[in-house]
Amino acid sequence: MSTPVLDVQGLAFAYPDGHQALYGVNLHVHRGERVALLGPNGAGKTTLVLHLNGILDAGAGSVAVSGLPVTKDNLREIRRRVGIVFQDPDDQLFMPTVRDDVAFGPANLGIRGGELEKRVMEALDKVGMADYADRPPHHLSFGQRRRVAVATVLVMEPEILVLDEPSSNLDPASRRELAEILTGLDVTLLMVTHDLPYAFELCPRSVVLSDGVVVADGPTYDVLTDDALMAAHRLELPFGFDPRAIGRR
Ligand SMILES: Nc1ncnc2c1ncn2[C@@H]1O[C@H](COP(=O)(O)OP(=O)(O)OP(=O)(O)O)[C@@H](O)[C@H]1O
Repeated sequence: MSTPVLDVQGLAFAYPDGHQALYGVNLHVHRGERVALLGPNGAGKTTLVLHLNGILDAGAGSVAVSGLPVTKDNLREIRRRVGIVFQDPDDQLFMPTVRDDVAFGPANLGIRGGELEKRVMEALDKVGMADYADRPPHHLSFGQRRRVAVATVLVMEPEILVLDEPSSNLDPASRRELAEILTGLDVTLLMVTHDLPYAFELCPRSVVLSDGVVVADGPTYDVLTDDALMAAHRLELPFGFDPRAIGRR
């Protein structure tokens, strides 16, 4: 099989206070896959994500992105390859205009002039925000800011797009629009979420992390309909949502 875009092998990590957050996690994601990372509060999902672009250093094991190991020496390239969209868009938007925010990353890579403008507008177009390029980000709605945050990452042409709770705080229409945008992108996607219907809609595959261990990895339908697994790891389907009634996607 081809080299995985994301190759996590035996990853273990303890925080400085001694709390062991990950125990020998293995996760392989191939090009074009859309994978949901599920699990109860405190399972280690954020800790895992923070290893993907080297914000945290593996205690044991390894992480590689398209064959390039995540090490201090190549963080710049790793951070281009792994685009993380954090839960709060305001952590990622700090420039006077939307255009400046989206241009920030590629400008730092030395891209200038027409090429920079082209990339910025293409990224904004992908998230349906091209008409807002000259607006200050703080004048946009939360849902629009989240889409711009996605554009700030897409503009770097990442190998993998990692989203932390992409549907949180979105109204139903914004939630649906973002789902349409994300499923339309030609990118490998890893999505951390507690929103199980969203995982079902967007991600054919789900990985369940619980107490720092991968306890399930398979088709999202199989995960969400495994009642014993779901109960054991505090995963609950919202009232009225029944994957069995919808069927395999
Ligand atoms: N800076 C820290 N120092 C010590 N322990 C931490 C730190 N950050 C997280 N932890 C602990 O590590 C474990 C995993 O936390 P993590 O935030 O990765 O979980 P999570 O699955 O992302 O949870 P949530 O769904 O609530 O976001 C938890 O027990 C948490 O209390």
